[in-house]
Amino acid sequence: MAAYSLAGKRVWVAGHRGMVGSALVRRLAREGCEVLTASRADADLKNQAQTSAWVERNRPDAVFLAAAKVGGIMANDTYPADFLYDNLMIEANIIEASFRVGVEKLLFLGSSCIYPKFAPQPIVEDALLTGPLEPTNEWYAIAKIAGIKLAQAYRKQHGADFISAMPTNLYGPGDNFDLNSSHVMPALIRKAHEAKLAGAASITIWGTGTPRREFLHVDDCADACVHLMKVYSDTVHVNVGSGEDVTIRELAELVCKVVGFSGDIVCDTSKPDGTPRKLMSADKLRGLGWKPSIALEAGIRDAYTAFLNANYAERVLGPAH
Ligand SMILES: NC(=O)c1ccc[n+]([C@@H]2O[C@H](COP(=O)([O-])OP(=O)(O)OC[C@H]3O[C@@H](n4cnc5c(N)ncnc54)[C@H](OP(=O)(O)O)[C@@H]3O)[C@@H](O)[C@H]2O)c1
Ligand SMILES: C[C@@H]1O[C@H](OP(=O)(O)OP(=O)(O)OC[C@H]2O[C@@H](n3cnc4c(=O)[nH]c(N)nc43)[C@H](O)[C@@H]2O)[C@@H](O)[C@H](O)[C@@H]1O
Repeated sequence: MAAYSLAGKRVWVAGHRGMVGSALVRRLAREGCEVLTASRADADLKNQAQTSAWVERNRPDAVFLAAAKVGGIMANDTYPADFLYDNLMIEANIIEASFRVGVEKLLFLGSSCIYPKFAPQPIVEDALLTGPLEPTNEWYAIAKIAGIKLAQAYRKQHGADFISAMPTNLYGPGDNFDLNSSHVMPALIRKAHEAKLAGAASITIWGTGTPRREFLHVDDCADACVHLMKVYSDTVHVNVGSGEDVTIRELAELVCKVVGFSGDIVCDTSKPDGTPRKLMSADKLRGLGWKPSIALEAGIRDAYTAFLNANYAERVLGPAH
């Protein structure tokens, strides 16, 4: 099949204010397309009537579905109803509305938590639905699996060119640094930074520090999604990762090195570890001609700079800047 060109197209980035959505907007500046965005005031994407009215009015040619209810292990475990309901509604509304107006191509973003908790590593795409999920995020995972199945069903029944990408744990500019709801990377950057400023003796990390996680800079993720939009047109979802993982303790050590904090790292084992390991196979995406370009330490350096700039903007310009 011929590659899909975004040039001259009307491209909707759903969730454009988020970490992934804003990286997609930055990346799409190089594609010669018109980027469409909907603010929350334009459409609450959980609301079917508002979503379909906005899509009818704006008629995108292509859609990146990066709007979602997103959070780290604790947020997922604490708000299962929100993570299941919001994500089911958002993805169903956008996929149905996109089909109705004849969107040429849609990319749905899922997550590596769709795979069974004890899937053989590295996890290949075919491992989907072969075993029980990790309990801390099964609600979110079920919603994301439903999103993959929606894209597949619209392709099977209607011939819609809807594809799915499953990114690993992402980090970078635009991340959520709230310690209760964030993922591990922004939490560690903030903890190490604040401990450095306070002259603290240690930082505390959640769990045992032994789980392994794979990390990808969000600009690499956006680049991979644009690549897939252009070259991929098939039923099976595609893993988007770096192909390498580290333990949480190793990650904490690396973050402390980048931030310049030299105290101890203490484990709070009353907090959950989550899945022991979720390294995804990168073979399919490599076979499609894409590989990451931002190494972990350089990526953390970039994320720390973005954190410092965001903090500065917040302090100087106020929260509404
Ligand atoms: N972050 C990760 O580590 C990671 C890893 C793997 C996959 N992903 C996937 O990447 C996608 C984007 O994640 P992210 O990290 O960029 O999340 P994020 O920063 O929280 O961004 C989510 C975006 O969705 C929008 N949104 C949520 N509910 C909405 C609603 N009801 N109506 C309108 N907009 C709504 C948010 O709008 P507001 O800005 O107005 O709140 C925000 O712009 C998700 O599908 C996620 O599963 C993320
Ligand atoms: C990509 C996302 O991954 C999420 O799983 P998951 O990697 O465990 O989510 P994270 O919240 O990034 O946590 C990863 C690991 O880091 C540990 N960790 C250590 N210190 C901290 C901390 O201060 N904050 C946080 N948040 N974690 C910390 C945490 O216990 C877990 O073992 C899923 O819940 C989502 O559904 C999604 O799939």
